[in-house]
Amino acid sequence: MDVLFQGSLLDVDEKPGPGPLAPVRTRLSRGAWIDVLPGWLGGADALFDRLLREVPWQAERRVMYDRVVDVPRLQKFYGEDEPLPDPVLTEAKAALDAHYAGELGEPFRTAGLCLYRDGRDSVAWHGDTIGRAAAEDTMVAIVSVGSPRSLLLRPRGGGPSVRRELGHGDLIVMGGSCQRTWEHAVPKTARPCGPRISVQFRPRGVR
Ligand SMILES: O=C(O)CCC(=O)C(=O)O
Ligand SMILES: [Fe+2]
Repeated sequence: MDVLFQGSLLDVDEKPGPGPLAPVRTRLSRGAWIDVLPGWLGGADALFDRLLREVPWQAERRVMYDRVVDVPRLQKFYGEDEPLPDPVLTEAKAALDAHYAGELGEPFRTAGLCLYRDGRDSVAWHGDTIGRAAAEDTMVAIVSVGSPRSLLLRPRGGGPSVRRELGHGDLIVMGGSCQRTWEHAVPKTARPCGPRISVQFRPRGVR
């Protein structure tokens, strides 16, 4: 696979795995919010390298109008009963469950992984509304490793967007009504950028 990633030299001295979980919450409109914690995962560059090599990345094609097009990123979905591909992700999920279970009322169950090979890979504006999130409040927790990319959020129906740069072990949690009243996207970028892997933890029945 033709992807290059220049990691941080500081990373080798870091304790691998999640640090203390004290994210900062930003309330958006209509009951949506995001929690953000930069650099939550120590050893993020090493995790990126392992995931790049070990995850069986899949290219998908989708029907769009009357054409079949390549999905502009590689993906791998881990269902409830599938072991996660790396122990650091298992630790991250356990830490997220410990922190959010009270508020969420249930654990995170699945992990969707996306690999953005370069600035041409992207995800278009959408909410994760296949399933319960179309009607209920929920949470989607995203850990990012590799080069930073912008995650944009905007209210459905229009309004100013919110931008967060995510990479290098950063955490963002989209919560409340975020999936149904807001949309999010990782737009293509013309600026040179290396690959990024995003890991999305979701509860049962949310996708
Ligand atoms: O790359 C990301 O962090 C976002 C991915 C995403 O929104 C999705 O897969 O539903
Ligand atoms: Fe999404």
